[in-house]
Amino acid sequence: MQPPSAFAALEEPPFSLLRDASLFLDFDGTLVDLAERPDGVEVDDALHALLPRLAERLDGRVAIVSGRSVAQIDDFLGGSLGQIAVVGSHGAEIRRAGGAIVRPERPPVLETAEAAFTERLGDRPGVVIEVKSLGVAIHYRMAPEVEPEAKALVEAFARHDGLEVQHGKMMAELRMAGHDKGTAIAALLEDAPFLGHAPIFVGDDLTDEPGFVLCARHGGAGILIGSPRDTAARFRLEDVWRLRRWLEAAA
Ligand SMILES: O=P(O)(O)OC[C@H]1O[C@H](O[C@H]2O[C@H](CO)[C@@H](O)[C@H](O)[C@H]2O)[C@H](O)[C@@H](O)[C@@H]1O
Repeated sequence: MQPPSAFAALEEPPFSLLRDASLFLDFDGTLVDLAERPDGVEVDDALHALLPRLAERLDGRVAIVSGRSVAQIDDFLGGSLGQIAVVGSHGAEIRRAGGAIVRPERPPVLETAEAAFTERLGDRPGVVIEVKSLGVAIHYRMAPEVEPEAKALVEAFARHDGLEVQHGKMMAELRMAGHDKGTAIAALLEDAPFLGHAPIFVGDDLTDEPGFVLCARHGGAGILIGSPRDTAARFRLEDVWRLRRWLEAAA
């Protein structure tokens, strides 16, 4: 008889996991439900209230760790971030509490890529080209038939030095190489307030896997949001709303 799933069954995280921990939270698909378009995400009042409460409960040891740019995270969460650190662009940008954004120069080839992506797919119904501080993404959630073409286009540009492909949920992104969510969490763990506190990272997407690996190596754990899959996370919650209830109970 076939097993119900080829993947290991991951348990729900115990509330005790957050005790004395450093908490790293992905954004899309983790704190907020996915939307059809990148700009369609809705942030509710309960989330605006939850983040500062978590930061207070954990003595500032909370960070948002996103594939979006820090500027995009500010647009969505601005008022409720306070002193919460933000990692953006899949680990390439870091803003520590009260600090400025630290990030590499934007490679000029991203302009060329944006122009090429727009010329080839910009008029295609349902396709969204998202331009970010350190990347350009082609979204095909509303035009799934475009997936092979989008991936091939991004892969062609990723042959340039210093760039790589980031596969995501119904998108392919050309982004800077040399960083990931694991390297960014490791950088934050070198300093107060995170130093010496086991890292817990919550995420849903492929870009979150290096963060799960890093947390396990540092005595912490990853929490996968979504259906079972091959993952380095140790725990799992089914969806954004189960996570939100779990965080509310823990805060
Ligand atoms: O690391 P994250 O904070 O989870 O960001 C990953 C990507 O999220 C966004 O794309 C995803 O969410 C969109 C809005 O719900 C959805 O339309 C899209 O299909 C998803 O892939 C964001 O637009 C990307 O820039 C992030 O890299």
